[in-house]
Amino acid sequence: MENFRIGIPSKGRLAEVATELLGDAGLKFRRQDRSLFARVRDMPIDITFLRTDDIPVLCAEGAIDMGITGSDLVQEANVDVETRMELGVGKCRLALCVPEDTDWQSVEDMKTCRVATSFPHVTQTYMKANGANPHLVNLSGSVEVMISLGIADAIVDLVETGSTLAANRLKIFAEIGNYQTVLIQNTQKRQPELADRIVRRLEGVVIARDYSLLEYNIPREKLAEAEKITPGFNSPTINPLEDNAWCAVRAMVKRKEVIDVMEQLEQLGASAILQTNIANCRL
Ligand SMILES: Nc1ncnc2c1ncn2[C@@H]1O[C@H](COP(=O)(O)OP(=O)(O)OP(=O)(O)O)[C@@H](O)[C@H]1O
Ligand SMILES: O=P(O)(O)OC[C@H]1O[C@H](OP(=O)(O)OP(=O)(O)O)[C@H](O)[C@@H]1O
Ligand SMILES: [Mg+2]
Repeated sequence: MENFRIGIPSKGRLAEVATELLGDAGLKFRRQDRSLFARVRDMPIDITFLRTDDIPVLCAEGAIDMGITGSDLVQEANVDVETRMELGVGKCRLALCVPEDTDWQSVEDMKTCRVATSFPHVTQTYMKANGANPHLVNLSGSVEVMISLGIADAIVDLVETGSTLAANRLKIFAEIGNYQTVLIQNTQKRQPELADRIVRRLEGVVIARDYSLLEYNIPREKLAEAEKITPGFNSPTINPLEDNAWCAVRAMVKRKEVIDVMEQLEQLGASAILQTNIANCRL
């Protein structure tokens, strides 16, 4: 049987992201120089290094069984693939942006304007749905400078921190969507058991990255209240302590909420509150 094929970005910001995710999930491989293939150690899987924006169409056509790319690129490619999971990284928005001092009040006002973008399909669909039919200028990058170059009145591009917009004296006029890095699969679903195994492995890593393990001691009379603060992923683990009036609690907490939760527990009377990061998990 032919090896299962996973396509990942060969360069750019998602290249390292994808390699690290797969590595943490136990899919280890070494890319030699600029080679386009690598074999995964001890598994019947080949990694193919591709352009990030080609991955959706190559997955739809069956050149690869699975791929890691941006969900913005999946939507733009407008092809039939299954999104198996969100990978929790590469989060960004796609936005219609205009000069800071614009006179426009609504998207409808932009009927006859020129919009520069590397997302023509998504832009066209969005503008049409909002009653505008602008002239599109299709580019593959550096879209933000096109207004000052005089070839566009507005742009549609990715925004993360907003610093590129600010540097070009632009502002968000309307948000089109929220995106992140995703794992996609060809709809034929070759070797479904292996595919599901890869998904489970990646889930273990993605959930582990999102959560911390919090352990603390709490007076029994406060346990019910503490459990409300840390309900855990399914439910917290409670253990007795030598002092019967106290018990020990272990629960998973969203990493970004940990500091806040620790403060709430301390106020409630908890002690020995410890945060541990999780490397991997199966829940
Ligand atoms: N500023 C950003 N913050 C977070 N994610 C982003 C950002 N820009 C792009 N992405 C995500 O990364 C994907 C790949 O981006 P892009 O095609 O621009 O490649 P790149 O890594 O920037 O390399 P290149 O130098 O070729 O532009 C995008 O489709 C999007 O999903
Ligand atoms: O809101 P920000 O944090 O400024 O991020 C947004 C910028 O990031 C991406 O560009 P990238 O860095 O990939 O450069 P590129 O134009 O070469 O793709 C995107 O195309 C925006 O220009
Ligand atoms: Mg880029």
